[in-house]
Amino acid sequence: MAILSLQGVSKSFGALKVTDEVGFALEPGEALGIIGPNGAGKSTLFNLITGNLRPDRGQVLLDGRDITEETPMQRCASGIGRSFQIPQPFGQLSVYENLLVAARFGGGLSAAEAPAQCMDILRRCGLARHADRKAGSLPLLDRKRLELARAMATRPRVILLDEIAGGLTDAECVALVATIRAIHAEGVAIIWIEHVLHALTSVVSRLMVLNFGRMLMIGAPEAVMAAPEVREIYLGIEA
Ligand SMILES: Nc1ncnc2c1ncn2[C@@H]1O[C@H](COP(=O)(O)OP(=O)(O)OP(=O)(O)O)[C@@H](O)[C@H]1O
Repeated sequence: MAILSLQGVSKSFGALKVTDEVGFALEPGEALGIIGPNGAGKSTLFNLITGNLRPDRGQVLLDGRDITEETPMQRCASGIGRSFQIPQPFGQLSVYENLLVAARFGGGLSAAEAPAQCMDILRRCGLARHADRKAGSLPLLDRKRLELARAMATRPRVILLDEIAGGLTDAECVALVATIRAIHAEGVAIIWIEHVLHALTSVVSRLMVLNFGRMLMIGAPEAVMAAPEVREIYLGIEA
């Protein structure tokens, strides 16, 4: 059974249809990439999955269970974690404290369980040496790592990554991709919106293209990137 599926999900802001009959199923442990031009509705789709937005029509299912009416907190507790396009740590708290908040309130861990879990995630995300540093003072790569670590601390079975590689140097991108691959190897399913295509295609096994809120295509990354309509619309190359 699919871990997460969307069925005919639509959302408009006034007259602007931002999500138009989107439907797909994510298998347990799968990594799916989402690409599309600016304004195609990618982040909106994430907000519909996490419950930050409610669809006008359609359903969101987790393990076959309809969660369309559930709050973001309920969905987080059920195993949907996310990172934000613009990192949103508690800047005045330390890196460790940021994880603790996510583990206690998002992951439902007890005060006794949370510290060891948080230290483990900090190590896996390459942040252990920054544990006591104020989150607001981290350089960009480490802020991205913290965004990933905070999502991991909520103990997700599906993690949504929103343009997490944006703004990184090539070397930083390689380091972040290694961390994402390690998380995926643990069995966490991933949906990743990303403009940095080489990073995305080094992790995902399926790619979805969104354009004007519609799912233009979904399939193997090589086939999708080679499709004339994708090259024309996404890359601006005439077919
Ligand atoms: N809360 C909102 N109210 C009104 N319009 C919105 C709202 N959120 C998004 N939009 C509009 O919906 C469209 C899709 O936005 P969205 O952020 O989902 O696109 P995106 O594909 O993630 O873009 P980008 O690649 O630039 O991040 C845009 O035209 C945006 O201005």
